[in-house]
Amino acid sequence: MASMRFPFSFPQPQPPQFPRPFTAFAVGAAIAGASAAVVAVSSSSDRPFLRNALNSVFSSGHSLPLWGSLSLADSGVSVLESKTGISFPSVLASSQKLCGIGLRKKSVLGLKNIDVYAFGVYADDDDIKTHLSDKYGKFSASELQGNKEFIDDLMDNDIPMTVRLQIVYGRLSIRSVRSAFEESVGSRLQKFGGSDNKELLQRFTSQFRDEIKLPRGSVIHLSREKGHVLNTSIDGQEVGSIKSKLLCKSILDLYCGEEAFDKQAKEEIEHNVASYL
Ligand SMILES: CCCCCCCCCCCC(=O)O
Repeated sequence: MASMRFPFSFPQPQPPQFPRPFTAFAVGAAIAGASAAVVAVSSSSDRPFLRNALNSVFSSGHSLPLWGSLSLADSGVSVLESKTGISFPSVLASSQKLCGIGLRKKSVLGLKNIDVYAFGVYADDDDIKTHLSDKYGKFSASELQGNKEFIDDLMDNDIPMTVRLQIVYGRLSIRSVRSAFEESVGSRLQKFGGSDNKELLQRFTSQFRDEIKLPRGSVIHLSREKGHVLNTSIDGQEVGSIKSKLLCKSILDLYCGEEAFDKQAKEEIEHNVASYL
């Protein structure tokens, strides 16, 4: 099974030194043995990413393996988004693996930037191989970094993927969620499909019905299933399912595309997906 790799170098005088790239989740798993572990990953603007995670591991006094990568199969490991404290399972029940995490900020009234939700993007390494190996298998992850065609193929192909959003902002109204989706998904539908997509956008946003509450901690899954079907669930309850290649691509573009909400998360996703090939 392929391993999860993060494209970061580590601070110099930290003993012990690890070869780059290292497997964030394997660190957690190695410490925890069979039990659950949490790996902190910073996604603040200066982003030392795994530095925090590894620092806390080093200071815990555990001795760590020096091999470069491990399988995620021995899971039970979560990754902590350190700015918000939100944790993401490294593997979903669907067996999709975490490829990257990020933070969605939004300015309110053009003034204050608030942290609205943290997100994680998941995909299955076998699906990635099946769809992208022929074309990209001969390239290394760093060669594929920033390759627009590669990301376009990831977004266009019938590859099951999940975006997990976990709400940070405690006063979110369902109306503001609908209107944020109208703006962000609406602009992508227009970008990829032209102007005649109002009905599709309305079908999608109307899944977020008035009676739904989204307190801090609520989890929304936007999952592209086989056949370009977008399933939406909130706290484990399915709220809708729409078959549309254009809609699936538009959702993924928010997190992996050219104008992704969180550029660092996009790079992380790109690198980890490429390392599955
Ligand atoms: C007060 C800010 C309200 C913002 C609500 C955003 C909630 C989810 C929207 C998801 C899509 C997006 O991030 O644009």
